[in-house]
Amino acid sequence: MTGAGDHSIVTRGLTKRFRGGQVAVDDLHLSVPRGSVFGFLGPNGSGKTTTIRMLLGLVTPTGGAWELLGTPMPGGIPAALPRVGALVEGPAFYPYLSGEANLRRYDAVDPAADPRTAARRIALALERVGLSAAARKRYRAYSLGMRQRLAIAAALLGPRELLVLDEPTNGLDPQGTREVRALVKEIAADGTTVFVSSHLLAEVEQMCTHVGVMRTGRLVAQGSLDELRELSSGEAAVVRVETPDTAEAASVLAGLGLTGVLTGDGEVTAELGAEAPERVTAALVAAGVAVRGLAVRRPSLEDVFVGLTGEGFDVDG
Ligand SMILES: Nc1ncnc2c1ncn2[C@@H]1O[C@H](COP(=O)(O)OP(=O)(O)OP(=O)(O)O)[C@@H](O)[C@H]1O
Repeated sequence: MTGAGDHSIVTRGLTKRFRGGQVAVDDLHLSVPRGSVFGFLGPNGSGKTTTIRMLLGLVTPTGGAWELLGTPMPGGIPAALPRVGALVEGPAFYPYLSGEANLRRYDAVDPAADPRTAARRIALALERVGLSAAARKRYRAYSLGMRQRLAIAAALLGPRELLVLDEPTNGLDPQGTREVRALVKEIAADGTTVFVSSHLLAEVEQMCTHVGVMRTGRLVAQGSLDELRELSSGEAAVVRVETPDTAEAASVLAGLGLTGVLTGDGEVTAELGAEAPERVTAALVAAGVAVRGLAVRRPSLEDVFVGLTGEGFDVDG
């Protein structure tokens, strides 16, 4: 496989056909760059969890090959998995135990974890997710966001090069969602690659550098957010000028070489092309156009997704 050294996850033709014939994951070629926050995006049932379970060796693929941290799997599982933290099905925590005591129990049942270093690793993991001050509080007194941060702490009980999170904001309130999003960014800023699945476009757009889009078991697109936005060539950035001087504004925009100039009620829109918004503003002002507002709308990931699949997507929680 090419470039595995620069990639934390590489799959080639990874496939899972369940007994009974259903193909949950079909010929997946994923490349997750080291250091990226990779959003694995797709509606419920599109094969994200099955993919994650295969990557971690929890489900056996029926076809294809994969590498984690440059190590061919499944043979490399003992070498690679200790460097991978994962949150797939949230760990079951005891409500009457503190966050810290829960992590102690969790760590104690991990045969790969060294009990002699447990206290230090637990303290570090709690610190990493911002729960040091609440370490002795009972789990049941935790907010939803704190509970999920504790689950992420459980995935960080050792030094990790890759963190795999399956729908980490599912079921969280807006505050909890913000907490988890901020935490993912912090973990990535410390150099850990994060592979995070989600069915929410807006979320991926806010937290990820790269994205792979799944649809019914197939990967329909992957790349950096910018690369994916560029895929939507028919969805170029649009500038919208609010002004009472619509005719004058339209002629200024046309004079700058912008295409698709449309005049509406108190507004003019045009495709921005390669023009800089500040030059458009300057030209309008120089021509004496009364500019009440100027906005540039760039294609969202949803525009790209709709262009790729012809389908809409959940945009918010
Ligand atoms: N053990 C199984 N046996 C048979 N079919 C399965 C099994 N596990 C998953 N599937 C099917 O495979 C498809 C993909 O499921 P998967 O859970 O991977 O999707 P997903 O994108 O993670 O969705 P969700 O977000 O709902 O978990 C679904 O149609 C699901 O019903």
